[in-house]
Amino acid sequence: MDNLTSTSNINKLFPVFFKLEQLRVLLIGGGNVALEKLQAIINNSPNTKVKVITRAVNEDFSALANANENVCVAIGDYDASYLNESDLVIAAVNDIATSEQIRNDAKQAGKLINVADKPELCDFYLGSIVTKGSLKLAISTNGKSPTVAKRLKEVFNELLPDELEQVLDNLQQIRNELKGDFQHKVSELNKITKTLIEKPAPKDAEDYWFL
Ligand SMILES: C[C@@]1(CC(=O)O)C2=NC(=C\c3[nH]c(c(CCC(=O)O)c3CC(=O)O)Cc3[nH]c(c(CC(=O)O)c3CCC(=O)O)/C=C3\N/C(=C\2)[C@@H](CCC(=O)O)[C@]3(C)CC(=O)O)/[C@H]1CCC(=O)O
Ligand SMILES: NC(=O)c1ccc[n+]([C@@H]2O[C@H](COP(=O)([O-])OP(=O)(O)OC[C@H]3O[C@@H](n4cnc5c(N)ncnc54)[C@H](O)[C@@H]3O)[C@@H](O)[C@H]2O)c1
Repeated sequence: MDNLTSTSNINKLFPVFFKLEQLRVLLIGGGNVALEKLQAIINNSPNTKVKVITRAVNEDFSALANANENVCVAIGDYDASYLNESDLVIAAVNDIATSEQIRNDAKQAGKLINVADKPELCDFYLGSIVTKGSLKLAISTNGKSPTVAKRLKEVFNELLPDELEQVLDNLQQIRNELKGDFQHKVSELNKITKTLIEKPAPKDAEDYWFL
């Protein structure tokens, strides 16, 4: 198979949107990387129960954790017993042996794990997230360039208009009010939104969002 037909560049990650507030997260570490992960959790799903086990916390981590009543910090050494009361695990410690130990323990306990910045130890990656009200886009580069994912987030943040929420509200109302069988609803909703894909590629946001 030559390079053009090879599937090696296909992103095989399976995207899901967790109801994280219904799950319990164990976060190991209290440094800069752990801070980024905690920020991502709180920005997206602020009522998530997060248990942190770490030898030490830095100042910013401490401030964010203290400001959130759902975040509970234990100072000390990680051990496998912390996994018992968690559904998802995120490890952000500064040595590979501990990271590998946490990964092995998590697998033994049947938990899904992200080891920050260590793709080979991860069951899932965190994505770069664009949020406009109810709309959320998650971006992955297949682990190739988190920086590009971050830049694309900035592009979409600019491109998507704030009025999008109004569009979604309108569509939700129409959806709730539509009578008839399933097929009828699907065809009505497709009709109403058809111009979204008929327009030429947008030059700026106003070209696209017309509803
Ligand atoms: C999207 C985002 C979400 C988040 O973390 O919340 C995220 N990384 C972000 C930023 C970022 N991370 C790094 C830099 C420095 C510049 C650079 O290296 O590029 C920057 C940029 C910056 O901070 O400006 C360092 C880094 N990251 C990984 C490695 C290891 C490796 O690649 O082997 C190294 C090198 C470590 C070293 O050199 O030691 C690995 C991963 N990082 C991922 C996610 C997963 C793949 C996502 C995908 O499929 O694209 C994956 C595989 C696993 C994971 O960690 O989940 C978040 C953007 C947040 C936003 O939107 O602002
Ligand atoms: N900081 C960055 O910008 C950056 C960038 C790329 C990669 N990384 C990598 O990401 C990892 C974490 O980086 P960081 O900057 O957050 O490191 P850090 O040293 O600031 O934080 C590591 C945290 O892990 C805790 N820890 C270590 N061993 C522990 C144990 N056995 N039990 C409980 N807690 C323990 C420490 O107390 C500390 O809070 C490292 O592997 C680092 O090389 C960091």
